[in-house]
Amino acid sequence: MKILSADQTHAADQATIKTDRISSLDLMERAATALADWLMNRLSPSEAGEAHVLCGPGNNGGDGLVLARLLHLAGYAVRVWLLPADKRSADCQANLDRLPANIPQAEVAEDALPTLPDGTLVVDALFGTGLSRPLEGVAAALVRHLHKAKARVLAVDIPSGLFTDAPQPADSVIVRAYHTVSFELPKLAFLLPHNAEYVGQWHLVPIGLDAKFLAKAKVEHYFVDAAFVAGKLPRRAMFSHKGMYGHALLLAGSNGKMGACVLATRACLRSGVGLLTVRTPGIGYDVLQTTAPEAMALVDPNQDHLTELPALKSYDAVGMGPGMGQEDATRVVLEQLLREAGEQQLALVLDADALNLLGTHRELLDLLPPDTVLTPHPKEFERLTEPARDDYHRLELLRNFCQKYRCYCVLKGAYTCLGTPDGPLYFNSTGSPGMASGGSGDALTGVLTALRAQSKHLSPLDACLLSIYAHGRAGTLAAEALGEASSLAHDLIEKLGLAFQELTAPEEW
Ligand SMILES: NC(=O)C1=CN([C@@H]2O[C@H](COP(=O)(O)OP(=O)(O)OC[C@H]3O[C@@H](n4cnc5c(N)ncnc54)[C@H](OP(=O)(O)O)[C@@H]3O)[C@@H](O)[C@H]2O)[C@@H](O)CC1
Ligand SMILES: Nc1ncnc2c1ncn2[C@@H]1O[C@H](COP(=O)(O)OP(=O)(O)O)[C@@H](O)[C@H]1O
Ligand SMILES: [K+]
Repeated sequence: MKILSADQTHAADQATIKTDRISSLDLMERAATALADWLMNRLSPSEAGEAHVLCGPGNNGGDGLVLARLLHLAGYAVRVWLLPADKRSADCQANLDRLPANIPQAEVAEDALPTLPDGTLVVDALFGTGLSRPLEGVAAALVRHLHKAKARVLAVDIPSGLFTDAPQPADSVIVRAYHTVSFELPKLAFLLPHNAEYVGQWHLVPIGLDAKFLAKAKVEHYFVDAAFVAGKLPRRAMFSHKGMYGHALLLAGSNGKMGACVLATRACLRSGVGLLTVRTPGIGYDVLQTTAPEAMALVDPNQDHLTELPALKSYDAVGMGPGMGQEDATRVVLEQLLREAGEQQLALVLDADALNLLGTHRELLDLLPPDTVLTPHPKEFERLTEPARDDYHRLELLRNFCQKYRCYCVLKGAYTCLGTPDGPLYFNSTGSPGMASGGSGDALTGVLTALRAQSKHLSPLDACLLSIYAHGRAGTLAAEALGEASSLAHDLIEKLGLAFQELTAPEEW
């Protein structure tokens, strides 16, 4: 799904109002009804206790006022706190006028802040996408007061004080929500590591935004959810043979790090590649033949690390890096690979030590063949570029890097972000904290190499999107089966099959 900017969100609201021939007040009622349904499905009136709804002067406050009315009508105890305002938006004022008289309401002031016993349900409807500057004055005092309380905070649309899609001063006062319920589409701010403490768990409720407007909207950011990738993986034909699914080469492993090589190998095999050859140092031969008999082992003359690039003509894609080490001889192999892959238009996937070598020998970046896939975690990315000032700066560095080198760059983490040569950024929706343990990234290299080898069936962009989505989904399935702390990269690999099944095109007839 698309991620709209704050301005586009407003335009989507306007388009919906026009297409559905409703008033903005009706749309507010629709949005707040969806929010109320979400809340009522989660908490009964007795579980909720008295809900304190904090309302600002704009339409976010208007949503809060509608919610207060709907909760009250459904038998929930509600109390409204208003931010003092010279002027409210028309729809906010209309809903203030409609607020049932028996809902207690009061204006907050710095010396008149709500009393919030532990566990109080607080609805934050102070500011939404119309926030134009950091909070100050009474609003900031109220939010600081909220920080001290042990309240259950639900943010409407976005935690108040958080900018939708732009960096903000480090000392900004921002609501720390447990849940954020947003309308229809996610906001860029939700996907950035530093905002996790404000956004908490976020949820989307549908409000029937104009589908034609959304289809036409030009965006820079996408959220890769199930619907985005569903059916993108082609089915195999009945008379398939291994030659139709690509021959991949993995260059991986060194003395003491053969595990990374084995994990990448097994993940590659589980991701539909027709044939796989693995180049490892001599030390890796036995372990590879034992743990991955489906792969062919092609050993380097050196026992401990890679020193020679094999002939590349039989391969469709090459993955390099997991557990490889950064010996000088290995750096020469990388350089030779970049040159030859460029000439032969081979698909490349570079990870781990291949990235670290690029970071210490940046002149090699100019040799990257177009459409190369790099898979850095933030530290590796920093080595390739520069330290980022903040999450938004990191996205800017990612976009510039991919456009400069015409490459795909998978910036790994929760909500892994794929940068593309044409500019748009794609945030992955799958994955689990259970994947935060050694080896998960090696598995991703295997998956990507397998899908890039199947270039007869998949574009580079689709290969990347399917790989990161399936890899994250497999991680989630493994964590569901074994628990987040105990699931290993090895378990993720065993779940890749189920993840790919979910992505396979339906049978046609
Ligand atoms: N039909 C629709 O549009 C729908 C919209 N929906 C809802 O609307 C929300 C967006 O509403 P909104 O645009 O009215 O903005 P909102 O965030 O409530 O506040 C803006 C007001 O606050 C003020 N202000 C800003 N920053 C400030 C600060 N730091 N400190 C103090 N004041 C500050 C600002 O003043 P100004 O910047 O002009 O000085 C203005 O008066 C959206 O998040 C969703 O919840 C849903 O109902 C679906 C239908
Ligand atoms: N909290 C998380 N949520 C989702 N995915 C995660 C999380 N932590 C790690 N991952 C995923 O696990 C992988 C870890 O890769 P990396 O840091 O290279 O580790 P490794 O040392 O296993 O190679 C990445 O694909 C990353 O997106
Ligand atoms: K809010």
